[in-house]
Amino acid sequence: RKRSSLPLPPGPPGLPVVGNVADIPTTQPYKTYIEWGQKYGPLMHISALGQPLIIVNDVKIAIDLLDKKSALYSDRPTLRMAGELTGWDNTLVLQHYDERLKEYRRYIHRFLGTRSNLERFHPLFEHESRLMLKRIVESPEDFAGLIRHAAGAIIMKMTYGYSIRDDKDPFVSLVDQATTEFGDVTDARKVWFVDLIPALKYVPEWVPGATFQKVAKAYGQTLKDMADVPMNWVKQRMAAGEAESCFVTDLLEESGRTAQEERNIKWAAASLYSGGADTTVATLHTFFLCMTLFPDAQRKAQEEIDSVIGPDRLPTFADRHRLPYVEAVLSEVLRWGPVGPIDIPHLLMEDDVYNGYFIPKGSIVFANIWAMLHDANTYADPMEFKPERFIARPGKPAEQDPRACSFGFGRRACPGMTLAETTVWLWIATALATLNVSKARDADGVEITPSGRYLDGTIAHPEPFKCSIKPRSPATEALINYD
Ligand code: HEM
Repeated sequence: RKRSSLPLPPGPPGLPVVGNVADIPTTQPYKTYIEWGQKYGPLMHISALGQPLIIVNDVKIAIDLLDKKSALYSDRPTLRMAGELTGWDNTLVLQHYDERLKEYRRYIHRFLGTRSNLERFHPLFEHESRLMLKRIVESPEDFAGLIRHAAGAIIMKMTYGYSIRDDKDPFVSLVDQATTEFGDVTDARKVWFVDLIPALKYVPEWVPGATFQKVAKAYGQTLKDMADVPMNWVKQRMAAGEAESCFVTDLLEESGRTAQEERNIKWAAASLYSGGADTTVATLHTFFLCMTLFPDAQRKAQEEIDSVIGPDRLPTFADRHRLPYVEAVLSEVLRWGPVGPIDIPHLLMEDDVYNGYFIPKGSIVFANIWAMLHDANTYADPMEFKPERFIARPGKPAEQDPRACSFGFGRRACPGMTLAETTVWLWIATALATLNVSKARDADGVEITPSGRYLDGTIAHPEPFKCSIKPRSPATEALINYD
């Protein structure tokens, strides 16, 4: 505070030394931050053991800070346990704002930054999407697992040219294990003392009580394998002249193959699966949830597909511009159930001043994306699922595109946005064309209404729910049911 005479942004008062540690919610923090915002305004400050935390509930402020001043706001906090000790700071998402980060992001942008970059993968997306629908029709109760399989198949093929096995794929098991372990070391309900007292990282593993070192070592090995095993597989295939063109081969072929470049390519590749699989899966879970809860939207989208495309074929990317309601369903899914409800925290690299408030260097900034996408001043009836809000009508402009915040901000904004948008659009369009999603019934024939609640975690999935998924007709079943 000595650094400025200006006040910090307002926020709930904390206790001496520990600050607001006891106030920080461990479940659905975005809702508590909205309650605080009603009292203190859209830009708030709290602290945890002297660490300043800034919470932003308003999209304009988030853009002013994280986007327009992204040269200041693009670092990530250091996570001792998950980042430094376990090694996740090698992946893009926890990488500090440095040359390596820029290199990773350049690689990814070149490979999948634009819709035209992705055209060569359209046949892959169409194949995997149809296969997923066919399998969902065969085992509707397992739809969540089948979505995950499809997302994994696409990312592994694009990144490594690798076709995953239907059952217990070794690469996918490795990534799933690493991701679960990442969830464990970043679980907001757990405290790793090394995160509070950084000097503990020097305590050796054999010291009684230093079990965190053993955990970090074991988890670090899984993570290392997750990056090394598929990378080595591609290199062997390249050496044998059998590799398929993919993210890794493209980059290895054009790089000078220095050890440093290979390392960066390896971790950028590992970042694609860890950043891309669960997020697209969560988005599709939300889609199925919304189709169960809001049948009108499903019916309108199906009417549009029937009139524009008819019953004889599946929608393809060439149809996208002719299906505005389906496009609006995608936007509404992104708005209604945001995958990253409080974004991934950014770290401020220099002192800053905003609207007369002092924001100290080292502040960790949380953009409350959930609040921004459920703000009644921006979205009419924000808790309702209404795709038509995104279709302009005479006298009523479309409401704000959720992409203003749903993929994050500035120099840390999601580098997989175009891929996510493309694959999720196709899944949604083909699912709407071929399936009817509705409420499941219990043993007495009574409809089961999903709670609509979300699980906690950096990536928000709906609570597991039951729904009924059936082909719309024998004709639509035939469209997906061929080998
Ligand atoms: C609908 C799906 C997705 C959503 C809603 C989403 C959203 C986000 C958000 C909110 C962030 C944080 C941005 C920030 O810090 O401000 C992020 C980061 C990231 N996303 Fe996505 N994402 C999705 C899909 C994907 C896909 C398909 C990939 C890759 C293939 C991907 C890779 C990443 C990576 C690597 C980061 C870290 C970027 C960095 O730290 O610089 N995401 N995403």
